[in-house]
Amino acid sequence: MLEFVSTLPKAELHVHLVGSASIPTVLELARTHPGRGVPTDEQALRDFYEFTDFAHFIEVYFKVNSLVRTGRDVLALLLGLARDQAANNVRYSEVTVTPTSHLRVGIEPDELTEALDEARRQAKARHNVEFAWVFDIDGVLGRAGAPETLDWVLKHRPEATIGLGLGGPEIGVPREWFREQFAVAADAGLRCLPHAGETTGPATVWAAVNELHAERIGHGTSAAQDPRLLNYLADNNIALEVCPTSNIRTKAVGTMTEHPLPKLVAAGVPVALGTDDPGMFHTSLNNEYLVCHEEFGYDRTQLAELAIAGVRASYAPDDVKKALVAEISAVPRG
Ligand SMILES: O=c1[nH]cnc2c1ncn2[C@@H]1O[C@H](CO)[C@@H](O)[C@H]1O
Repeated sequence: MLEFVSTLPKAELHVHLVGSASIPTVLELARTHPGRGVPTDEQALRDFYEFTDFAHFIEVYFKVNSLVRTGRDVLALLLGLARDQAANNVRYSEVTVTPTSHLRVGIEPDELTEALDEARRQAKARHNVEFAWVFDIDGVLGRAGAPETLDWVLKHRPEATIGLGLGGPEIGVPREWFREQFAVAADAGLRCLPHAGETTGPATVWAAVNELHAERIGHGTSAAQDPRLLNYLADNNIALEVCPTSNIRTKAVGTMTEHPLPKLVAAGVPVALGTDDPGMFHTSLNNEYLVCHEEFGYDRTQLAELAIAGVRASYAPDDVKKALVAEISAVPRG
């Protein structure tokens, strides 16, 4: 099955830049910048990545982010991601980058743009991975980070900028706080791609849809609790970016047996499988497909359908989508 899964070309739509960094990459950064609270020893780093809950995960994420100090660090992370994605036969990837996290560490606004542009060129040339960008407002900053994020995105707008996201905690950070930024972004031709319903109930997904006009949703797993919402997402072709291993590791979902992915798919909701933070959750996109086979009993046809759904839910150029769907459909399922 791993061989079959590896053969499927894929799009990945939910992966955060800092959380994608592999263990060796983070160890190297931690040794270069000691004293920032990130272990420099492999076993200690693995232990550091055992999360007690979602809030703990966000604290750890913040510390690892503090190691990313220059445009060169951003470039190195992205090339590491491209290499890892190529190893999973990921051809197209919408990477979530949090501008405020990098700017506040002291990376210059232009330096960030240049690093992203360069990474995009090199990822394509060296690994045949096509990067596009989602820039997320960081919920940790409350309302304060939103204008700064939008301002950077609109002024710099690197090539292949797809949309505006909203990440971090949901509790105490209502989606409707960001109505204005998402409206301005939509006017500027950006897609609305917030997280919702990862750590809170279906009401947050409704808020993302009704207040922000979300076109695709990060996680959205709690939608499974609301049949009317499931119908709404299916009828309006609003995809959910679902990351099963992440949900277990942050304890957003108790066990894989309880994971709502099969229910979402069965309700006709478009589901795009993602890794979220593969370096921190010890996963890969191939592994997420294997989870669907091993835990949810998906067969080859269902896995290929998931890969196609991921491509369809993307904002890749039409010719790229068409070629990927054709290639996935041609993989023998015997
Ligand atoms: O699963 C996730 N849910 C929400 N935010 C996440 C997740 N993984 C990484 N981040 C990142 O955490 C940052 C700090 O708040 C956010 O900006 C977001 O990009």
